[in-house]
Amino acid sequence: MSEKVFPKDFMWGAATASYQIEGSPLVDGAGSSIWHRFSHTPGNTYNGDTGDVADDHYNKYKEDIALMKELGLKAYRFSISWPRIFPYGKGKINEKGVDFYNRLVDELLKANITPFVTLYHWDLPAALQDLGGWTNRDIAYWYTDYADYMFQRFGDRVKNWITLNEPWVMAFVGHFMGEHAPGMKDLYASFSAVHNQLRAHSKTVKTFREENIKEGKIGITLSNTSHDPAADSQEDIDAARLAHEWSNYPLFLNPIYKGDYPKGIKEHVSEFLPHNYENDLEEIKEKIDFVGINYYSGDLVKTDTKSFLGGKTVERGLPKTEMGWEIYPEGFYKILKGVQEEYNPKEVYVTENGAAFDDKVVNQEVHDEKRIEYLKQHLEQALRAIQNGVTLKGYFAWSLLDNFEWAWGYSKRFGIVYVDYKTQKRIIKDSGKWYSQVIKNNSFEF
Ligand SMILES: N=[N+]=NCCCCNC(=O)[C@@H]1[C@H]2[C@H](O)[C@@H](O)[C@H](O)[C@@H](CO)[C@@H]12
Repeated sequence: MSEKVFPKDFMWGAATASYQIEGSPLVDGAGSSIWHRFSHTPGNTYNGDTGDVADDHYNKYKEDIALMKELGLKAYRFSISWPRIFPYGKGKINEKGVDFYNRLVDELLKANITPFVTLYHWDLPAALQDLGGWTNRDIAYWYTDYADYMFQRFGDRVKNWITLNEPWVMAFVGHFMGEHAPGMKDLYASFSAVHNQLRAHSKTVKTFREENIKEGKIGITLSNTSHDPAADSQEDIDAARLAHEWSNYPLFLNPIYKGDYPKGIKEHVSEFLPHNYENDLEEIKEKIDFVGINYYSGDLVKTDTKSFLGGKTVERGLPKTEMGWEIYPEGFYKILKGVQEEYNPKEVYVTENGAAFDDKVVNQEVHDEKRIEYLKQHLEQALRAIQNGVTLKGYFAWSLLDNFEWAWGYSKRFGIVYVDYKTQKRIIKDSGKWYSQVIKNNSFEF
């Protein structure tokens, strides 16, 4: 393989999520979600932005799939909104919600674009939150029933399934930091959410196997930040390692592949794990077909006895994106190489990688050179990882479209396609044109 060309059949895609792009959150019988409630609660999002309209993808999905085809995408990662299917999370089924995703999947297949479906990308049915949400052990059954119904309705056409998107962010940004839905600040709730997401994930994998979906594959998508020690001291090295075990793939892959939480978690924060959590570990240890890795940035960790887990991040003067996140491509390689070395997954997909920059429209064009540079630097590291034994099979740029960036609302743009929220007009950015050439050449050098 030439040093700049990706393997044949490498799966080039782009990713989105239901609440971030669809709009119409309560249309056609859909139930409310915790993000509908959270964004409608004053003070929770920038400018009071909500997902009420977003990119109006619920109505413009055909136009957006035509854009994907124009870009030459081989695959498209999107999420299904649980409350569109089960308005109350369980029980009554909303056929109009199922119908939307039927039309979406059929249109993708018509365009010869492979669907990768995320079953849960944070928009929990609000009715289930009223029953405790991810802190209620029964959610493992509610979620598995929802997932199983999706396998039955879409398994004939959808072969690639992701159970959960970034369970760490759901658990800690949503239940400890309070910056995401459901807006809690309770560390015990956070670890309960970790544990119940793992239980839900593994029960669903077992059910997926029983459904025997022809050529079906199932995995999980995990958030990652590359944590480097601030100094070559044992205390900084230990603090960076603990941050890695807590906030990156080990927190979930250790239970899934090795049947227990990471050593550092058990040593330092086991008090926050649910009572008798050990009783569930055998069931959680369930083989998956691929690991989804999301990567955006890195940080420097310095020992600090006053901080949670004994470490705090410190500056190192790297350039940053509009999110204030370091641009650190080397960290992408470290995360990819690390997951292969620590768990040796059969397959790895980069399910999200991308950057927010201050995009401006000039004469109906968006010259986002910084995003092209970011993507190129990270693709170089992805290819380096493949050349060093990582079983990387595909890459999904985050995101196809500018969209609702959670608590940041519409103030941060990650898309390779620009969205004018006043007119809902789409403009392919220079990065989208560049990415289209990457796909055509199967290389970032052309
Ligand atoms: N380890 N660690 N973790 C903390 C780092 C979390 C960084 N934010 C993400 O990963 C979210 C992910 C999300 O899927 C998508 O829905 C968001 O739009 C993007 C952009 O924000 C990214």
